[in-house]
Amino acid sequence: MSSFTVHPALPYGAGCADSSFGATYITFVNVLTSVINARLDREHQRRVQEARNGHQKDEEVDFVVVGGGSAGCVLAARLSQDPGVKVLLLERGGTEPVQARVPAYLGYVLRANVAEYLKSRPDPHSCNGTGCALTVPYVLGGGSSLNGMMFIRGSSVDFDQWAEVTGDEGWNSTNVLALYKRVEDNQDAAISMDEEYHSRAGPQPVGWMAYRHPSLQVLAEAMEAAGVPFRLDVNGESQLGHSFVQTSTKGGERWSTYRSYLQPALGRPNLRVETFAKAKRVVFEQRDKAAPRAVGVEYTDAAGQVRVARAKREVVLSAGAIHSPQLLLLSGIGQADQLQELNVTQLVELPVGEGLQDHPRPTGLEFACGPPLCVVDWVSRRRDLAQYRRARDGPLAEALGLQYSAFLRTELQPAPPNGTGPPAKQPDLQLLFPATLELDNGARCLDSEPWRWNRIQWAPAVLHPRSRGRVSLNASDPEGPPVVELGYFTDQDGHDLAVVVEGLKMGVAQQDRLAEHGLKLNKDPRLSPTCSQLEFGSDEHLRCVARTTTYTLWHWTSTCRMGREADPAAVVDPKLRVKGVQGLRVVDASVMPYVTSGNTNAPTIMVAERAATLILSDHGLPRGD
Ligand SMILES: Cc1cc2nc3c(=O)[nH]c(=O)nc-3n(C[C@H](O)[C@H](O)[C@H](O)COP(=O)(O)OP(=O)(O)OC[C@H]3O[C@@H](n4cnc5c(N)ncnc54)[C@H](O)[C@@H]3O)c2cc1C
Repeated sequence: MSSFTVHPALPYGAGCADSSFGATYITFVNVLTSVINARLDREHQRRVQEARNGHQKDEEVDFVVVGGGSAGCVLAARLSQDPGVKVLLLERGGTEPVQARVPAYLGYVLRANVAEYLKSRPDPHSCNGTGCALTVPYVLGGGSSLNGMMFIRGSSVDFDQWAEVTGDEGWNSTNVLALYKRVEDNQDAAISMDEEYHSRAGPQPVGWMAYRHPSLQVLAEAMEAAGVPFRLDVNGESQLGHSFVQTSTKGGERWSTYRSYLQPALGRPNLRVETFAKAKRVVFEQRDKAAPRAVGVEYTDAAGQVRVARAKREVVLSAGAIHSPQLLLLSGIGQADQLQELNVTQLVELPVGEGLQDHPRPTGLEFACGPPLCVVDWVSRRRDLAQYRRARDGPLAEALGLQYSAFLRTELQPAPPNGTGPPAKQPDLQLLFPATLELDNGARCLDSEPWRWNRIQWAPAVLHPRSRGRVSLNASDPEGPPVVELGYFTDQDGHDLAVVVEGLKMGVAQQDRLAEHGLKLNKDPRLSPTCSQLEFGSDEHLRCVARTTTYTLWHWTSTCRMGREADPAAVVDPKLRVKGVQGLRVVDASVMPYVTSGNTNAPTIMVAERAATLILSDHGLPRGD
């Protein structure tokens, strides 16, 4: 029994153990997750001992960073570059397990105690009316240790919009490009030579996955035949087209921000990282009539003791777009009605938690593939393991098919005024092709299969949703998982659903071409049972598929939006300082005013890079790189 448990053991789908392949498969996954959990347990026990024996009095540092995820690892590393600056990073989970480095273990690692599973509030517009399952990172490295590794910067138009809404040219596409170049160590010789867009100078490796499943090539050829142009580099001048995208990998392994930024800094005497440390609230002091000042963080250590870490300079919340707003609310920053209901004394009135954006996508349209294109037996799997051990390539060096994608601009995206100016280049639709595995007896063991698969979903995601959701405190357990309302497909004019249906239609239209090359449209009614009475492929059927098989792309953002001082929707100013208080910033995906045109890990790292510069310069400290 695990002494550190984020979630109960996750069940397998019915019928999974009923075939010899399924039984071996389950054993493999169980052994892998047990090994990870045992390691996390040992780390937890060590922390408990340290907490009991170790620091007798509460600690004082220059900066306390809460949450060691994609953003938090960047910040802790950058802020501690000057040996004179003391930094404490608090992370509620344990350290990224080494198994997370193997791209194809992604779906199995997620079953270990590195993520918590929340369910969004049920809503008739999406997720079959029952709420969507959210995999929320709970580990040092955060999303960057568990994600699909696609490294997508977003469109230059996104950042020009950020600059416009914040009034801060530091967020415009030109300045953001410089930040991205500071982040990146591009592994491709040709791409890294394009110095206008790329660099080799940063800590974050960005490269091709070391293996491409042949079914992805079939998709690429179909896309080409349909007239969608191929794009070599989605992180250059434009994203539009279909592409094999670069990923946060090097040498066949994942490179999270834990590995690329934090690990090299761990030996610094001025940086302390405390895992299994869960922040409860920000501590404020108020003198005279001045705005309240954040002076520390109250947290529970591994031994369950409540401690206060004091910050001489600043507290930075990097707990992600679900938990940073929760911490602000627990600290009295939020809307009066919600705080009053929970007896939290209000310090500042701000729309904390409002405006959540994500990229919804359905799972209900898929293509089946069999041998020779897709082979899933154990003989091949054993060979894969040997190949990966030997050379860090082969099928274990990719994950879920998520290295192939298309960025498109539908008719639903308004054209630029009078057709003037440069060609519009902001996509509004992303096609992804997550892989799954169905056993001979029809059983599906996991939601997704990142290693060897025989099903590929055609998953269109709406990139610029007009619907917004929110995060709020759970009245019965305010410090427990917050309430997440995704708001998918709730926009008045039905725009978001229409974009997804456009994307699904493209998949249906491709069925003959794909079938010729071994990918057969799967019309099994069990994929979207609620829609089985409707004519397959009709608009009504596809709308039903979108609403009933909705899934998250894990890109929750914008719950502590940045904006101008006078913007009533803004929680932080363009320098990411929480409005109305002193000494407190939010630095993670929650500050994005709008979600970007693509996957959100790279933009979150970029935000953290700029934040580090802003913080250091506000305190007159050198940047040091
Ligand atoms: C399964 C999955 C797949 C994804 N795939 C991709 C992809 O392929 N490409 C891509 O670009 N993006 C992807 N994303 C999204 C991307 O990873 C996130 O946008 C990014 O990680 C967000 O970073 P963050 O710093 O805002 O939050 P996180 O990385 O989630 O970090 C938040 C951290 O804070 C910690 N924390 C929370 N509350 C507390 C507390 N009270 N006290 C202490 N610590 C706390 C958490 O444990 C976590 O480590 C994926 C995400 C997931 C979950």
